[in-house]
Amino acid sequence: MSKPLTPMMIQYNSIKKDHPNDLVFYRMGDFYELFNEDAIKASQLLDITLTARGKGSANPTPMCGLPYHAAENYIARLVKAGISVAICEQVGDPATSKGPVERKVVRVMTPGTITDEAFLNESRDNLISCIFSKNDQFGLASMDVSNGRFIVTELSNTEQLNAELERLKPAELLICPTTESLCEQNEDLDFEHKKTLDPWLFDLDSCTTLLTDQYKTKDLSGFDLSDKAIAVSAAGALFHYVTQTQRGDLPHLQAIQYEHNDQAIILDPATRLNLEIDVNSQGEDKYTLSWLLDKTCTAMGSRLLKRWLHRPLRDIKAVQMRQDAIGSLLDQYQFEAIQSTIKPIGDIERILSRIALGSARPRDLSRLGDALARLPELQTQLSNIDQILIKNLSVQIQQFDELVSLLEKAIIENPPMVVRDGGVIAQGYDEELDELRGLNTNANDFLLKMENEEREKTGISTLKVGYNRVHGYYIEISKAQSANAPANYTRRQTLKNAERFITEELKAFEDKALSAKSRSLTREKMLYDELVQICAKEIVGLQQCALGLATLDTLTCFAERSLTLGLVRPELTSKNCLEMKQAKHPVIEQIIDGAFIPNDCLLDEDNKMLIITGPNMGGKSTYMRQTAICTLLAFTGCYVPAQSMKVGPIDRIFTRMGSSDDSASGRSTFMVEMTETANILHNATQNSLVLMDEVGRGTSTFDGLSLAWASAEQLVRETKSFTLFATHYFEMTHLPDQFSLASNVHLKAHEHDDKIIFMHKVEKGAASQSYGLQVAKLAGVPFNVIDQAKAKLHELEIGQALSESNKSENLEKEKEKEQERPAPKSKTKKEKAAAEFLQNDLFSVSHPALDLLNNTDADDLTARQALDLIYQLKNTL
Ligand SMILES: Nc1ncnc2c1ncn2[C@@H]1O[C@H](COP(=O)(O)OP(=O)(O)OP(=O)(O)O)[C@@H](O)[C@H]1O
Repeated sequence: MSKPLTPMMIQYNSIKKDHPNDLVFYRMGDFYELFNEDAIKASQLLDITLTARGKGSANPTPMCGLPYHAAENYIARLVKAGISVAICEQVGDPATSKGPVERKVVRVMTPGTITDEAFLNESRDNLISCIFSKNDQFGLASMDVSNGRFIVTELSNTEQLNAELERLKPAELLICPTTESLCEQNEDLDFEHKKTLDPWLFDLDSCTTLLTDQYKTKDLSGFDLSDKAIAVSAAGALFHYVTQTQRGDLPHLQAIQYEHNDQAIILDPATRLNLEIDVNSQGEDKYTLSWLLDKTCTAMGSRLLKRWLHRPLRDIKAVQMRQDAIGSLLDQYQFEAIQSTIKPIGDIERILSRIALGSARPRDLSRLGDALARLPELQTQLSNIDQILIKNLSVQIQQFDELVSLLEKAIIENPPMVVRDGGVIAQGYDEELDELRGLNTNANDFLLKMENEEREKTGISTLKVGYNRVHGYYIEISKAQSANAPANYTRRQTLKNAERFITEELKAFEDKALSAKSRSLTREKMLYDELVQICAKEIVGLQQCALGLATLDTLTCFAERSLTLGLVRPELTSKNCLEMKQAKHPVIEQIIDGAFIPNDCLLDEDNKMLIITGPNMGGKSTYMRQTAICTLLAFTGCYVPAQSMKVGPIDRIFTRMGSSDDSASGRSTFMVEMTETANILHNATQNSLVLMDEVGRGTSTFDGLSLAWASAEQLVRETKSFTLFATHYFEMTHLPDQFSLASNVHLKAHEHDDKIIFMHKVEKGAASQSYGLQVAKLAGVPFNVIDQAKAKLHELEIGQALSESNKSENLEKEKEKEQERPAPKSKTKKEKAAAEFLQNDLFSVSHPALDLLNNTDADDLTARQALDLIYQLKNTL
């Protein structure tokens, strides 16, 4: 029979019951202990020794422990691995406790709610998101606990949901049970580290109450949420979860912002990856758009810049305002002085969240003080700039002179990491603290002074003042003179040769001195908490200031980049056009050895599609990507890498590029290609920019070509989106014959001495050759394979020539028939020709064997002739 549980394990189990999904760090003295499954998991993940409680018993309890002062490191590793940790501290007094000391979970550290500096990547937002789904609609709420940003939106399908999640990349995702069942049925919904919350947390009424209580409003109409029930449920559940993990208020959550889907240019997940906004195809930061552009001076600026890149705006006025600000900052290089003032300000945004949550460290306060002390200088610099956005930012940033002088006076210059051991509050800030510290450090001086005074008063030359651990402070007088001790001396101890006394004054000193250390620590902690509270009272203004500084940092960064990289201000117009002259791919330009060749891209109402041909390595993908990148940059307010650019309203950027299979969700390369193509064909509008690179290549030639043709036709005929369509199917170059909105361009290349020279220049018309073998040779494919390929190519070309002649005959016949038939009204002449082309060229399979059979009358054949025919047929293969 197993032994009954100890009271401590009973307490542990009751705490663990409330945290089934978290690792519970259970404080025991100087250690955090973990038990059972938690211990096994932690010992594996953290590589720490697994032991057991009650080793000798029938059922030992697995256990592992780590010292509390080193816990931060371990917690950081667990949280990075997506695991939540519940910190359970001793909150009762061990001296007065009967049974185990009272313990309580004081905080739950989860990947999406941590705010400690050591756990966060400073240049990335750390978000927690929550999805609520109802009737195939999704409410999505996301919060950045480290700066109090709380955004919600409603989405009407899984594509939109995936696109938003790809943009926000939450560190932790909460879902409702309905979403969980959707995930089980739909392989497109595949989220990492998701947690399913109880359904009652999404109840609309309780969610509304939670949020109105937080924001102290009557209802949620002020946040544009009165008719957004799904969004409110997602937001309420998320809010509840975060308050539970923080075990306290969230005073820095000042507003909830509804993001309308049509406020920003929509970028689907594939586009974000293809354009390599902040992650490259290898999953790294290097050689991405933000790698090139992010020269911000503070981490909060760096995070904001990435948010801007991921959310190009559709509001032309807001974008132009940013452009104007960049223009003014460039004027007389004003951005330079501002950048050097902002640089030492640092990441106050995250400091503020720790202040709001009561977890600010002493260095947070001293850094905040130093940062705010720079604002007057910044304000002077801003006052020289007469531009509306900069003026607004100056008001938003304001000055905090009182707080600065308070923090300067209160905190020492280089405070220690934690307030626990004292030494944080500066001398002269608080009289009582100074006295306590004085008592502690100047006890010896006090005793010497007293000794001299008492000797003088009593005339006893052997009088000494001393201290002993058992009896405390005393006045010692030799046996011989002890009879002369004054009346106010009370006997404390008798020794062989001396008597020891205590006086009222010495007793008072003793009480003060002995407790001075702990009292000074307590006083210091109290003063520190008071300071944090004073800062917390200013949180709203301080948060606005931080956001203003981050915005200014991003704008000055864009100004600097414009100057350094030679970027120009794009013109935003209401006309339907996408015109750029001498545009470049800004990242490739930086990393190639030679000069980057700029190219034009001129699309408007009458020119909506470019069919791009040219050799492999010719620069087709680069040309397409640079067009999308310039468009994206233009709508973030950033200047663009071109000689000039004019762009009308754009609602979405779609890309179907590259070939990667998605083994995780079991989709082949072709399946991924077709899913992305389907998404484009369903959602593109005449204001969308669509990039299609080699659509159809993932399947057999004819299937691929037919799909490529039909997709392009749909885009040019129906949706009329701005489309760049790169292809190796030369048949596609006939599309402009049929649709006047389309035209051919090609990437120029020359052949010289059997070698290919890429010009990377975009020219009108279709490419004449594909140069595939030359590129293969360049890539180092063995000579014998190239020779064999050449022979095969020759053979194929002869076959093609034969079928071409056959095709012309068929075409003639078809034309004759066609002339006899009345032409359908809907088709133009061009359309008819193209339809014929498709019929004959794409789908009529021609082969010498078929020709032989066609020319043979089976009824006329003898047995011998039939046998000969079979031999002839075999020879044609
Ligand atoms: N405009 C340009 N100026 C200079 N170099 C360029 C230019 N465009 C492309 N390149 C260089 O050529 C390389 C290949 O370009 P890209 O991948 O765009 O070719 P591609 O035509 O798409 O090839 P493929 O058909 O094989 O995908 C780039 O990595 C870059 O080094």
